[in-house]
Amino acid sequence: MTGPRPVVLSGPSGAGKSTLLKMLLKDYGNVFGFSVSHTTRQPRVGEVNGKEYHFVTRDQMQKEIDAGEFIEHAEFSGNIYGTSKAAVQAVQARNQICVLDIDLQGVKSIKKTDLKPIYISVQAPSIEVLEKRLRDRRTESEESLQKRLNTARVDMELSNEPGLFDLIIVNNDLQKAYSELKEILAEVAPPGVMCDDYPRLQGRES
Ligand SMILES: Nc1ncnc2c1ncn2[C@@H]1O[C@H](COP(=O)(O)OP(=O)(O)OP(=O)(O)O)[C@@H](O)[C@H]1O
Ligand SMILES: Nc1nc2c(ncn2[C@@H]2O[C@H](COP(=O)(O)O)[C@@H](O)[C@H]2O)c(=O)[nH]1
Repeated sequence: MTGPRPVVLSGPSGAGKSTLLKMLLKDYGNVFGFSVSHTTRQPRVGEVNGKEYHFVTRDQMQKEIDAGEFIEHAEFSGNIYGTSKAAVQAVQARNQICVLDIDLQGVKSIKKTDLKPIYISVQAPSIEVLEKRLRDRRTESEESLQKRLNTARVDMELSNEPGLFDLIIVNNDLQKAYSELKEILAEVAPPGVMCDDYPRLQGRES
């Protein structure tokens, strides 16, 4: 892989990865680009095919996996999720820094590739807070919520493994978490870009 180092955001479902990513793309959307994953899960209200995910059937996804079109894929909460080679190449073709939002299995798979990203884990302050966030988000059935919480308990334990992540952000105060994210991203972004004035100068601040 050529170009600047990609960025991997991981962490339990409900910890706040998408929220932080949305803030980043709103402020620095011409610097960073989101790697649009494939998933077999159903779209949530407001999700658009090709934007949040490429929503596909299990058959379609399995065929593409078998054809070697994915860098990594994983089964999460009863669905397949995966990063296609094309998704990463599309971002790199725009000369943007590629950001992947993937689970812990994906992190372990990416570690075996030549992508060499920065690995960031986003964690909630506690499992209780995580559960409240997931319930308040109102996207999960009780069954899916329990699966996600069980996976989250494992994720919270394993993410502390030395060397697995370059940074663990505990997302309690959202603005503080965002500042920590911007601070580490200054290491991969072009010099000066991650300054607080950049979004205003680009007319990207609301
Ligand atoms: N610091 C925070 N304080 C309070 N609520 C938060 C905070 N960060 C995110 N949230 C809320 O928590 C919920 C979960 O956040 P989000 O959807 O970003 O999580 P996620 O890690 O992307 O989850 P998933 O892996 O399922 O996509 C959202 O409703 C979001 O608005
Ligand atoms: N290994 C991968 N994990 C992925 C990918 N895209 C998303 N995810 C992870 O799935 C869960 C659930 O996401 P949700 O949108 O259903 O809430 C979350 O932890 C994501 O990080 C992927 O391409 N590969």
